[in-house]
This record gives sequence, C-alpha cells and structure tokens, in this order.
Amino acid sequence: MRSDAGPHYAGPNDADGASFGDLLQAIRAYAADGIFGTLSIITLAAVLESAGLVLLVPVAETIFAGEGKGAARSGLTMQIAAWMEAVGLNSVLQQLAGLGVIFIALVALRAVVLLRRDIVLMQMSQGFIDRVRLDFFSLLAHADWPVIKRYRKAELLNTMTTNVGRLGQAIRFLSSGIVVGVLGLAYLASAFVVSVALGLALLGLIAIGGVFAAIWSRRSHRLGRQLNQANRFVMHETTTFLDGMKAAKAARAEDELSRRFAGSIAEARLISVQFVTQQGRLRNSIQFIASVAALLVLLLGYGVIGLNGGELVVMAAIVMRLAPNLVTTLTGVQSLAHAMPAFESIRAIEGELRRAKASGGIVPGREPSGEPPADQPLEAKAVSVEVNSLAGENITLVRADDLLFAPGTLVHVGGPSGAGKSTLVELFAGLHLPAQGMVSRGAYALDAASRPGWQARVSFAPQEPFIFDGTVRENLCWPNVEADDQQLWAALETAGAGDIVARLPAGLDEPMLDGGARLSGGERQRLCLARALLRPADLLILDEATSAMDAELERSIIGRLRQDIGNRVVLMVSHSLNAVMHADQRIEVTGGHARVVG
Ligand SMILES: Nc1ncnc2c1ncn2[C@@H]1O[C@H](COP(=O)(O)OP(=O)(O)OP(=O)(O)O)[C@@H](O)[C@H]1O
Repeated sequence: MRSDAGPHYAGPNDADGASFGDLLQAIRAYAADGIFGTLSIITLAAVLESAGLVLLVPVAETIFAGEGKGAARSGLTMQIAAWMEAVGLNSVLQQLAGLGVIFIALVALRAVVLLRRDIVLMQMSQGFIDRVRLDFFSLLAHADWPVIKRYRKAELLNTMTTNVGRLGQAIRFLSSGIVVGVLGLAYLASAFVVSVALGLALLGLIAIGGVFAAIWSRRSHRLGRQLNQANRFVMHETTTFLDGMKAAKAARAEDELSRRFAGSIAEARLISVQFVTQQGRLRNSIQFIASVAALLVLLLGYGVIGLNGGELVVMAAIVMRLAPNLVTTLTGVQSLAHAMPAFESIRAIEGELRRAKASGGIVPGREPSGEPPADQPLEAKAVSVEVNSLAGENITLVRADDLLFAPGTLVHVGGPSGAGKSTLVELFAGLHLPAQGMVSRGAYALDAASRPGWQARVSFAPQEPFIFDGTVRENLCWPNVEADDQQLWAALETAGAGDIVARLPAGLDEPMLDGGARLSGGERQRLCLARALLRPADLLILDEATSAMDAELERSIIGRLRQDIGNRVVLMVSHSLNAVMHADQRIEVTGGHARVVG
C-alpha cells in the first residue's frame, strides 16, 4: 500500500497542522460561556442515570428481604425504609410502590434532561463545524490571488467537503464520547456506593482498557493520515474524471478514465477496511476485559466481599451497562484519533493562508481609500510579477519596461501561449502586486494599501465564464451592481447576449440552473461580458473573454466596445485577428516580456 502522497497529489504537510489540544482550544473559543452549561447538563443526565441504578439496590433488597425485616439490607436500603416508614409506608408492597413512584419521577426527569442535552450538544457541535467551514471560506476568499492559484482545485474541494465532513464526525465522537464517558464515571461511582473494593477492581479494568485504546488510537491516527492522502487523491481523480469525460468519450478512452478512478478509490477503501479491523480488535479486547470484570464481580462479590443478593444484582446491572459504555467510549477515542488528521489538514492550509495574508494579502473589509483618476493614463514602469514556487523560490512570470495607455484606448495583448499575457492583465487588475517597478494611473500607484480603491474601478472578464444558480438578473448584477432593466438590456445588446435572454421564457428573471450548463460556452461568455460591462469601471479587462465566439459575432462585439469606449482603457487578451484589427494599441508578450508593438 502507498504510504506517501505521491508526486501528483501532495498536499500541505498535515503534520504541521494541529493537535488534539488545538481542537479542544478551538471548541472552547467557539463555545466560550456555553461550555459550563453544556457540561452541567451532561453531568446532570449522568447523575440521574446513576441515581436510577443505585435506586435498584433498595428495590431489589426490599424484594429479597420480604416481610422478614431481619434479612440482609444495606445501609442505603435501611435509610430509605426508615424515611418511608416515617410517612406511613410500612408493608413491602407499600414501600415498593413508593420506590416505584420515585423511580418513575426520576425517569421522567431524566427524559427531559436527555432531550435538552442532545439539543444543546447538536447545536454546539454543528455550530462549531459551521464556524470552521466559514472561517476557512473567508480566509480563502480573502487570500491573495497568487496564493489561491497555488492550490489545486481538488485540494481545496477535498478540504471544504471531505475534511470538514470528517471533522464533523470527530466532533460527534468527541461529544458522544464525553456523554458516554461521564455516564461511565457515574456508573463507576454507583459501583463504589455498592462496594468500594469492587469499584476499585472495575477502575483497574477500565485502566487496562484505556491502555489498549491508547495503543490502537496511535495506529488509527496514522491510518487517518493515510486516509487524508488517499481522499485527496480520490478528489483529484474525481475532478479529472469529470473534466476529462468529454475528451475521454471522443477518444473512446472511457475505460482508461474509469480504471484511473477505480484505482484511486481502492486505496481509500483499503484504509477504511483496515480501520474497521483495528476498531473491531479494540472492541473485542474491551469486551473480553468486560467479561472478566463480570466474572470477577460475581466471584469477589459473592465469595470474598460477601455482598447480599440485592447488591449482587445491582453490581451485575452496573457491569452490564458499563461494558457497552466502555466499548463506545474507547472505540470513540479511536475514531477521534482516526478523524483528527482531517482537522490537522484544515488547520495546515489555514496556517499557510494566514501566513500569506500576514505577508501582504488582501485586508478584508478594508474600505477603498480614494480611486484612481479616470482621466489619467494607465502606466507600467519597469514592472515585474513574481510568484513563490513550491520550492520557495521567487519566479518572475512577466515584466514590462514602459507601457502607457491613454484613456479611451482599446489595447490588444497578444503573444504565444504561456508567454505571460494573463499574468500581465492580472497585474493591471490588481490580482498581483508589482514585485518591482510601478503600476499607476496619474499619481495613484497600485500597492497593497491602494488596491481596494484600484479594484473598485476595474472590471475583469475571464476566459472561463462564471455563472451561478440565480436568475439572469442576479447573475448580471453580481456581485453588487445596481442597474435598471434598460441598463441590463443595453449591456446585453453590446455583449451580443440580448437575443439569448429574450428567448428565455422569463427573460431577465429566468433562473440559470446548473451554473448555466445548458447554455453554450459562447453564450455563457456573452452573459459574463455583459456583467463586466455593467460594472462601473475605468479599466475593462477581457482575458480571452470572447474566445468561444465565432469570428463574426466577436467582430461585432469588439466594434461596439470600441464605439462606446468613452474614457475607459480596454485591455483585451486575444488570439483573434478581430481584436488586432480594432485595437488602438498592441502589446506583445513573449517569454515573459511585454512590449509595445504598434
Ligand atoms: N502560480 C504560478 N506558479 C508558477 N508558474 C506560473 C504560475 N502562474 C502562471 N505560471 C506560469 O507563467 C506562465 C505565464 O502564464 P499565463 O497564464 O500568464 O500565460 P498566457 O500567456 O496567458 O498563456 P495562454 O495564452 O496559454 O493563456 C506560464 O508558463 C504559466 O505556467
């Protein structure tokens, strides 16, 4: 079985992520004042449970003793009998009825407390998971673009879905572990009430079970780490499978695609089977210890300590309840250890994102401080974009010595594939910050502090259209544009999308299902172009945003753009001649170097 990540799906080093202590601290920070109330209700439920058990002693002893008051009765039974005689319950039947009423009252109270406990625990555990998920989303959304770009989609998907799901499991194990553990303590306390010696014997046996659990938990934690890697691989292969479906069908390579996918899930399955085997072994060991405990209680209780019949019955009930409780607690500890690597993995990525943010990322919620002057030219001087490679080295992706675009200019950005065109326009969009040199508009230079203001006046249409499950109107106004129907239709007409929306039964209010999957690639691009046109901006960037359109359509769209350009600078990355023909200025990017060529 593979034990390392392999070159294709290595993720962040989970070992740097977090410990169990970090998880407890995170829960404490989340729950804050609620922890005391939650622990109190868990304890109250356990106390009521054990009180019910201890109450069995007088019930059983009263029955065993019958009317002959001299038969063996413990101090507890004598005390309760004295109380009942004081209120006039003298016969065995009357005392049993009295005890029965107390018992039923206890059961009713316990039911109310249990219900409350379960609700509180569910609210707390689900709330905690939601908090972790939201924090992760927020950190990722506010991370710098080059940092986000470093992660593979499968890695992020795996963290947001599989690992968060496993963390949910871990929290469930933890909360049920606490409940069952506290209950176990209560049972143990009941055993001490019946017989201190037997209580100590049970404590010793629980300690032996704990040692077994600790050993197996270590192994389960290792297995959990391997499962992390395997899950990453499954997610990677799942995205590859879905992305590659069309190409595979065209090349009749469905079997090859399926074979790769089957290979990826086999390892995760193997690890899951190994874990179940480990868990089964631990469960068997504890059950064996519990049987020994039951035998010991019987022999010691009857032969050595000399417990009476009632006490023996209650001890047997305690051991019978304690045994499955112990199995659940200790296998829960093991499951927690198995699921912990998911939390470690989430924290490892969060740590990377936080470190990146601390070294100059986007500051969330920061208000734009002024805006770049629209009547000034857009300029780049001796500028370069660098990224950090996985090996930690700085790589220069693109550089430019001197670029200047006057307001009202349509600029074509051309050059071979992989030359750095997208990186260059991402720099002007503020997605990268200059590593050297300067990007500016008049006196307004782009840097970490001015970036929000800069980006408030940029509209960017990427090659891959982004359409979400909302109406056409919601998609066009995303994220925060306010526009009336007339403005929406005008933008749609300029983007050549008017007829697409006019055909839809509900027009602007038609829901876009499945991210607009039923539209063609070119149709989705046209809608996204209309969205980009609606955003108030002095710099419009189209990064191959018309690549899926036919030449005739593209020509008419670029013609209209040129005509309505106003004061805007339009940067258009394209491999098409249409863009070259309509451009006022041309930039060529070759081998990471951008120059003016016309
Ligand atoms: N985060 C990164 N780390 C390392 N290399 C990167 C990173 N981002 C981009 N690159 C590399 O930088 C080069 C320029 O990429 P870019 O996307 O700007 O090219 P492009 O000219 O737009 O290509 P195309 O026309 O094919 O879209 C490519 O070789 C790409 O692999």
